[in-house]
Amino acid sequence: MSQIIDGKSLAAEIDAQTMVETEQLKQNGITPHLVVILVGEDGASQIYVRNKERRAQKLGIKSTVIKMDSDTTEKELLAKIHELNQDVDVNAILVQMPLPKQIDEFKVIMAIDPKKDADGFHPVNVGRLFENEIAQTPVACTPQGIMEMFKKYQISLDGKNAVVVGRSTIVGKPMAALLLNANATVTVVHSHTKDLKEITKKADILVVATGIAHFIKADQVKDGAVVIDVGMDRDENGKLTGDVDFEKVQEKASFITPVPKGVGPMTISMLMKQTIDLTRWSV
Ligand SMILES: NC(=O)C1=CN([C@@H]2O[C@H](COP(=O)(O)OP(=O)(O)OC[C@H]3O[C@@H](n4cnc5c(N)ncnc54)[C@H](OP(=O)(O)O)[C@@H]3O)[C@@H](O)[C@H]2O)C=CC1
Ligand SMILES: Nc1nc(=O)c2c([nH]1)NC[C@@H]1CN(c3ccc(C(=O)N[C@@H](CCC(=O)O)C(=O)O)cc3)C=[N+]21
Repeated sequence: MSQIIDGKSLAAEIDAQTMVETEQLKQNGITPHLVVILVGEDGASQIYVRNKERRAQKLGIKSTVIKMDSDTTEKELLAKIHELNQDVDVNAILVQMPLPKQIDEFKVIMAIDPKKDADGFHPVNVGRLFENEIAQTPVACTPQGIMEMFKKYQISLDGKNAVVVGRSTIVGKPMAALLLNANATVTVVHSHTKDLKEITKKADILVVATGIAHFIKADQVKDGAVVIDVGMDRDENGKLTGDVDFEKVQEKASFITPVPKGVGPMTISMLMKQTIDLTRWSV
């Protein structure tokens, strides 16, 4: 049986500190302001937007959501980002991914001022992450939240075999970089990988971000592995579930994250913290 990593409690601990820092900024006349742009409708994005609105309110962080139609043009979105880049009242900008197909995601990421980059997706920030030069640098919130979990549960990464399933800009790639910076031996697998099971079975640390419900089964997991489930999927009954077959895999893992109340709440805590950090770094 494994120990369940309680993302919700850890998120609350981190939020308590963020709240103190938010209060300090406010006493100096600065109200941190995060702007989120949501173009069209994406299931996981809607959960994210709803939960982060709630959290920002709780912490006293000003948060604005700009909803744009699914037929918004790239030009319209870029114009909005330029406007927010110029706005001194805005400290952090986040554009929800994925974007509708008429919009080039990379162009959008490039347009965000790196100093207001709440997600840490701008190439300047990604480059700093890959160079392990992350002082005053925003880093992707989900992988950052996962690193906090390793720290809290005293899970060592040095010399460990870490396997990341998925290679997205949001999760897989920055996760691999953080693990590498922490001296793990990192393998990234994806939809073109051959013999995926042979690779995941060797993982001491397994981070799964595919978007496929229950993609990882118990026979793909090593005894005693640490299993981190990033997925925000729906099961056959429409219920929120992860990329890992939790019931079976928890019998093998040493540590495992649940869905919900695992990685998700941590992503939001890291976003709140990063909004405060970006605000502090800019003054
Ligand atoms: N909890 C949280 O805080 C967050 C949750 N999420 C959730 O995590 C999941 C993944 O998100 P995201 O990374 O953005 O997803 P993407 O769809 O961008 O990426 C999925 C990755 O999985 C890989 N993949 C797909 N099918 C297979 C397969 N059969 N075998 C091996 N690899 C495969 C893809 O490979 P290829 O590159 O070859 O196509 C791709 O690299 C989603 O459920 C999302 O909602 C996302 C962000 C934060
Ligand atoms: N630019 C960008 N950055 C992202 O980080 C990003 C994104 N786009 N697009 C969508 C995905 C998805 N994502 C989630 C984060 C937290 C929860 C979350 O709060 N999950 C709760 C759900 C609880 C519930 O409401 O049922 C939990 O797991 O406990 C969900 C999804 C961030 N993403």
